[in-house]
Amino acid sequence: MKILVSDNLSSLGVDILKKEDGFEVDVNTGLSKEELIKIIPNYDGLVVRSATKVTADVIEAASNLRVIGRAGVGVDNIDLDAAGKKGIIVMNAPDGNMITTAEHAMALMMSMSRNIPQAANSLKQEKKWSPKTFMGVELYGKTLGIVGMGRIGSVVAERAKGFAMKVIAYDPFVNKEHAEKIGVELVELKELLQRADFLSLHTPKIDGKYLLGKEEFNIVKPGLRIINCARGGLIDEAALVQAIKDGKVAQAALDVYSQEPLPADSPLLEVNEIICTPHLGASTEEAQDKVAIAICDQIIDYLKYGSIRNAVNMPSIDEETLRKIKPFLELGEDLGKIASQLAAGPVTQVKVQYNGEVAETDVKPITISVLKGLLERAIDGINMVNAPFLAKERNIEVQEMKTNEIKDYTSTIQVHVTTKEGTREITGSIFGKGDPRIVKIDDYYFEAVISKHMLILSNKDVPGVIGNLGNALGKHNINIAGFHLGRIGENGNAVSVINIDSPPTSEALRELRETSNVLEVYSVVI
Ligand SMILES: NC(=O)C1=CN([C@@H]2O[C@H](COP(=O)(O)OP(=O)(O)OC[C@H]3O[C@@H](n4cnc5c(N)ncnc54)[C@H](O)[C@@H]3O)[C@@H](O)[C@H]2O)C=CC1
Ligand SMILES: O=C(O)C(=O)COP(=O)(O)O
Repeated sequence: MKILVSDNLSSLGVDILKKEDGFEVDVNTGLSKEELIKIIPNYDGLVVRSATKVTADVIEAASNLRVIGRAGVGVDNIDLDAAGKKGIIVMNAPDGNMITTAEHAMALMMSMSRNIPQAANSLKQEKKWSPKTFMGVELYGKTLGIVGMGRIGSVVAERAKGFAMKVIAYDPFVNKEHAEKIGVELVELKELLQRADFLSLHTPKIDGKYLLGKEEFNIVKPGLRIINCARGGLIDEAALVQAIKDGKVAQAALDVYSQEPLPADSPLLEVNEIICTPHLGASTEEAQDKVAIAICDQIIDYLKYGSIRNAVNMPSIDEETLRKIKPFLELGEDLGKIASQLAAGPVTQVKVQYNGEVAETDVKPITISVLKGLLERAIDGINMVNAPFLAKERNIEVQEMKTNEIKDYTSTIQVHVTTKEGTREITGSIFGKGDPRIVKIDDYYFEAVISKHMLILSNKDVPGVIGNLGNALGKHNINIAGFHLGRIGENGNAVSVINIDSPPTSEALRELRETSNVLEVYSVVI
């Protein structure tokens, strides 16, 4: 396995990769896009921070890449869609720099409120002693508005309470209980803007939308002080400069910019009331060691053992869960494969229903394996990462349902596949420790072994059909390994699943289809 580390990564992480059997590591930072495109086909894994831009053209060139590891939180420098479609998993290390970044937000808040960078500059660079110029404000008793109460926002809230600040927060995805537990009042954004003395942003980048723009600056409490340690692009920078000029906003402290690195021409750098750091939020020794160790361990676990932690473009599966659901992942994929060969025409909808014990596990990866099996014959290079993207691209509606009903089996997975010709239903179960079986096709019940080659056929349930089928298969030298018959009452139709040792030739299939009273014959390959 070859891994490229293209941003500055703690040596502790690089050493983990170097020591791993079968892994080779190249550390090559500061590459231009062209240089990266040229060398990326050589690698199975890529480790980045925020400097490397993993754009669609880089991903297009990455013919062998299986995983992109982000040593940190934000993945806005990685084209997730392009990676997903190509089957490349993207994972981050979200816990390692949480404290450090929250501390940077607090450092910015205090530096801003006491004018520390400006005062230090005046004394050291200009050799001036002018304490009156740098009158500050206290944090004590002030209201801090936090936008985004996730990992970092929550730590900032706790730290701010240590300064006896009143903390309010806006986060439409956080429940009241979580906020109450850490003593934070949840409010709407408008109210937060009207009440906050300090405002700190802690959301991911939101495409095509400013959280703070002209409209918001028009309604803020006069004298607001803003901290942004999250992402450039959350604030309309021109509107911020104007709001400071107009006296609506008193000060801002920024770590991130819409243009990085070095927003050299940005008016932000010219405004005395704005203090700036060069994307330093995660830059402590402790945080860098933690994120590097975490991401390198995650990459090894994925490439060596298939376990997935902190994936941002597919559900995570840790080793323990993987061990538990492995038979169902395989069954799901087999059912998808069978359904794709029974259903005629392009699939428009897939419903996967989980019944019994399996419904108590995380079923998302199993649904993905059904999609993988279903689309495998149509799409080259499909895998667990790109299957949902490719299904979406083909406008296939995917539904997942769970019931805890246990009927004849402790667990079943029912796959309903709809095309314009109608809906087919295949149900499977696991016997013993990991023996996959088909237990139902449409309305017919069996306990059919799933094998590499199968014939699934329906016939009129009259005497002699099975004998004739056996003769036809024998004539074409096809050995029957198993025969499972399902029927509804007498004198109706029957459906059979026949396990065969070799694939049928087209001639054999034609003869089977022409056998009297045979209605449909499908050759199914797993
Ligand atoms: N400056 C730096 O060096 C660093 C920056 N960051 C950035 O900090 C940000 C937050 O990181 P974490 O706390 O780890 O993420 P998180 O995912 O734990 O929390 C983000 C929170 O934002 C909320 N949110 C999403 N959209 C929202 C919206 N429109 N309005 C209000 N809330 C919204 C989510 O519900 C979530 O609770 C990320 O953008 C990350 O990239 C993280 C580490 C270092
Ligand atoms: O983790 C994040 O989201 C960060 O923004 C940290 O960025 P960095 O790794 O320091 O380039």
